[in-house]
Amino acid sequence: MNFNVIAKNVNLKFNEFEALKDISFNLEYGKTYGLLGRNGAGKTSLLSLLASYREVTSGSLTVEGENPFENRNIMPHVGFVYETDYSDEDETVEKYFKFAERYRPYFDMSYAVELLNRFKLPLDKPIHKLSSGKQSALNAILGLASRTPVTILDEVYLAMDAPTRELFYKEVIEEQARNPRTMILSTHLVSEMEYLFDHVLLLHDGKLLVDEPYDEFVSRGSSVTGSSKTVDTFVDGMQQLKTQQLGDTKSVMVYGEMSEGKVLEGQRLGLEIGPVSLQELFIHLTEEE
Ligand SMILES: Nc1ncnc2c1ncn2[C@@H]1O[C@H](COP(=O)(O)OP(=O)(O)OP(=O)(O)O)[C@@H](O)[C@H]1O
Repeated sequence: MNFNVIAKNVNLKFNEFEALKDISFNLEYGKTYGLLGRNGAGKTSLLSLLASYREVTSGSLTVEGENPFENRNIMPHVGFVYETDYSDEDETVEKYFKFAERYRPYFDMSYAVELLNRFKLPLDKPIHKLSSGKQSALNAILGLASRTPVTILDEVYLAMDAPTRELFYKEVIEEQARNPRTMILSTHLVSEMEYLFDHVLLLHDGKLLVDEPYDEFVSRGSSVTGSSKTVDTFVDGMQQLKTQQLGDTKSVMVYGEMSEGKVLEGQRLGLEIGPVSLQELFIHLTEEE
C-alpha cells in the first residue's frame, strides 16, 4: 500500500464560515510536504481532515482510496501530532511511550528510546513536569517513532530551542532516507525548515495558493537589481512582489517563470538577477493589501 492522499474540491465550513475553499491536491508516498500559511489560513483545519478528526463539508478526501473520517481502516496509518497541553499528564515518559507502543501499529520502541536519549528526555519523569521545550521534543519523538505511513506534525517544534530543532530536522532527513513515508510538516519556521521540503503547499485565506515541488516554486521568484529605469523596463508586465530603492539603484522581487533568454537579456543590460528564498515568497505572496 502506498497511502496516497487525494483531495478533490474540498470545502470545510464551521457554520457559515468557510475555513477551506475548493482545495485539491495529491500527496505522494515518501515525500516531505511543507504546509505553510499565515495564522488562520486553515492549516490545522486541513490537517484535522486528514487525521480523521473532521469531515469535509463538500468535495472528497481519500487516503488509500477511503474517506478517512472516523475510519478504523485508515486511522492507524495516519499519525497526527500537535502541540499538546500536558498539564494534567501524570504518567512518566516511559509509561506514555509504552502506551503508544500498544496502540500504534508501526511504533518502534527501540527507535523511540534512542531518540529519547538523543533529545535528553528522562524516562522516569512525569510528563507535566517536563519543560515546554522537552514536551515539544516528546511530541516530535512520538511522531517520528510512530512511523505511520502518513505522519503529520503540526507546529510541534515551536517550543524547542534552536539546537534541539536542528537535531530534529537532521532526524527527519535521516528517517526519510531510512523509512520513507508521507510527512507533512506544518510550520511558521519557514526559513530554517525549507531545506526539508520536497513539495510546498501554501494556504492563504482557506485557499490553496501553491501546490508545487519546492525547487519549481522557489525558482519562480527572482530579484532584479540595477539602475532604476532599466529595472522598471525589464520587470514591466511581471508580477512584482516587493520593491526597494536606494538612490538610483532599484531592486524588485518578481514572481513568475523567467526564461534563460530573459535572464541573459537582463545580464546584458547590466542587471543583477538573483534567487529569492521560500520565506520571502511566502511573506510577499500572502501579504495583505
Ligand atoms: N472549531 C472552529 N469553529 C469555528 N471556526 C474555526 C474552528 N476552528 C478553526 N476555525 C477558524 O478557521 C480558520 C482556520 O483556522 P486554523 O486553525 O485551521 O488556521 P491555522 O492556519 O492552523 O492557523 P495558525 O497558524 O494560527 O495555527 C480560522 O479563521 C479559525 O478561526
